[in-house]
Amino acid sequence: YGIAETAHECHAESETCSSDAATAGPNHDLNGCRLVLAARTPLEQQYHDATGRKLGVYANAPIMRGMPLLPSRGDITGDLVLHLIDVPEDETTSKDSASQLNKWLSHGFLLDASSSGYGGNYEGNGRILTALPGLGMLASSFRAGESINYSDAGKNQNNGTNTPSSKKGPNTWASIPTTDEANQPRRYSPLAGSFALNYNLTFRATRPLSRHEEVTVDRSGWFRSNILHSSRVEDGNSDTQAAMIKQYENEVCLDAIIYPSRAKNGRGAFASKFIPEGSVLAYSPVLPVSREELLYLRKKEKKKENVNQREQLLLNYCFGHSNSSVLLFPYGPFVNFINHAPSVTGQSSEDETDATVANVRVRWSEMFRQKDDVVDPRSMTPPQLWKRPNPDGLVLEYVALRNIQPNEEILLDYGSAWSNAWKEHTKRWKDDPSNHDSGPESINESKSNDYSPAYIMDDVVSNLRTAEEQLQFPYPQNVFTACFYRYEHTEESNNEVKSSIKTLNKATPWRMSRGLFDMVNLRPCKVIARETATDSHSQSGKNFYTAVIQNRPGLSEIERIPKGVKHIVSGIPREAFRFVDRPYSSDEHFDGAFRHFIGLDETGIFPKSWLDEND
Ligand SMILES: C[S@@+](CC[C@H](N)C(=O)[O-])C[C@H]1O[C@@H](n2cnc3c(N)ncnc32)[C@H](O)[C@@H]1O
Repeated sequence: YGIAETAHECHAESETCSSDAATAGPNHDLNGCRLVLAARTPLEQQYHDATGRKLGVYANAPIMRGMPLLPSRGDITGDLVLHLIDVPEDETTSKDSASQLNKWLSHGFLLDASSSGYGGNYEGNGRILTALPGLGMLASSFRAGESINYSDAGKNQNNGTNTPSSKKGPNTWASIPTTDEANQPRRYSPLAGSFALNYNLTFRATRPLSRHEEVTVDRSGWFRSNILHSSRVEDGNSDTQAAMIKQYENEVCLDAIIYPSRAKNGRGAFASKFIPEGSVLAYSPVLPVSREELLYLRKKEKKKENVNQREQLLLNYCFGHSNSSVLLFPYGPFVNFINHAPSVTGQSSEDETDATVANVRVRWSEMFRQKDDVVDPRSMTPPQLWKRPNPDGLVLEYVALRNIQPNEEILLDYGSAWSNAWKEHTKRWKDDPSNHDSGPESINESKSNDYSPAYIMDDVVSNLRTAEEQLQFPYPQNVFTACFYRYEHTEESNNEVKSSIKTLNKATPWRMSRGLFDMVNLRPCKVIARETATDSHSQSGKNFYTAVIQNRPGLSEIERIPKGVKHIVSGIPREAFRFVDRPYSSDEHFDGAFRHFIGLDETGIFPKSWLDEND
């Protein structure tokens, strides 16, 4: 069936193992492994999903409904979420010469924040694209339009007859991510704005998964934005997938080796068990992108002259080389949590007494080399690389430089260019008086005490203020209130347009419905009145709000409240409100935030053909 039952004495539960026992590496030990990453077999590739994935994620053991797919320890149970700000639409007509970010989007590696449901749509005023490294990018979603019954595919390989699909949808679900500053607030830490604020994207099984079943994620938002196909794409029949054909090969364990947790430098990755020297502790496919593409201007800045370009936060998660425009974004589970430490003690960038030393390095993985890549992308020139129709196919592996003990932090040397840039950044940061408690408030508005991130406001403000109260007691200028609400344009709302005065007296009652607390339903929402319930039972004493609901960018025509209509909703509970950071106000937009890629200069693995010509 393609699954090698590798004999191995070093199991997930055991705390210490001898290095001889694990020559194959913990990733090849499929005992106690919940998920595997594997290459689809050529037969399976014919039917793989519309996003064009060549690798897939499969259950290696039965997974119960509601269970997280990746095991974790402690309070961080899921991967991080990165938003790309104000990404220009593609102006090219040919798919091959499309920009890499637009290619990532058209292959389902990125989601459009306005329809994805993972937040981010208020980060900027332009097009926001979201990357969900880990399962969100690795796993397949729905299958291609003419979805196929796999038992038939096994018998009759290419006759084009399709059986109806089960229409069950994806078998996993992820709640909205957690947001916080990882204890690095902008007034007190040079790290502020240099790492992802959104994390904990935890995928759980929505139904019992059987062993070998493919893990699929919800990309309905992606399908909604309809990049590749004009008609909705159906899912495959996963019940029959496992039965007949060999679906995949070259599988490696995806979980049980590293886990995310809080670290000195934001969040970090830690060893779940003993990792012997020389073994591979993580595999991560990478997507190439040019440095120029991670430069951007805010929507309003695009028409102005002499504006400095900004750098996307994603840059800090990419591998690169000082003499190349090629960057690589890794999207294996949890690898983006891996922090930097120098290779030699005493070279720590910020603390000379710090004794931590890197314990992993990266190298190319030959395991998932795509047989149909006629030319290895590593021997292409950058212009050739940018023209590849599929952006994926390159995989890196993280190798232990020495024995790593359970719960040790996994640390990678980000290279001298990164260390020097970080040293310069911390020096600049220390020299800036507005970064210290005693510093004058007025120097930098974005650091003033009036700033309070939305996630903190949500924690501390239990009773919302009405618009009138806010005149006297305003919220910090960087936030606004939003609420979960579904609006559908109907005949009745047409009448509202005709007599908007009438609507002032007529409030629509707020109703809870399935899926309402999805981020796509979060709209700006102005509180105009607060009422405390006095009636019977459990609701007594609880506050309910009346609010004017507004449109958010990216809504379809039917979801938009027509111009001139004041849509008032009453009886909204506090749980249905969220404070939201105004566009360009969260830490990642912060002017002084550190930006640098992870350097591969000294590793010897950076392909020569990607270097700038004069090198
Ligand atoms: C690839 S991410 C690593 C994960 C990151 N700590 C997080 O919480 O998402 C790279 C970022 O981590 C932080 N970082 C990693 N190692 C660091 C170090 N030794 N010193 C300072 N910052 C570090 C910086 O913010 C950097 O931009």
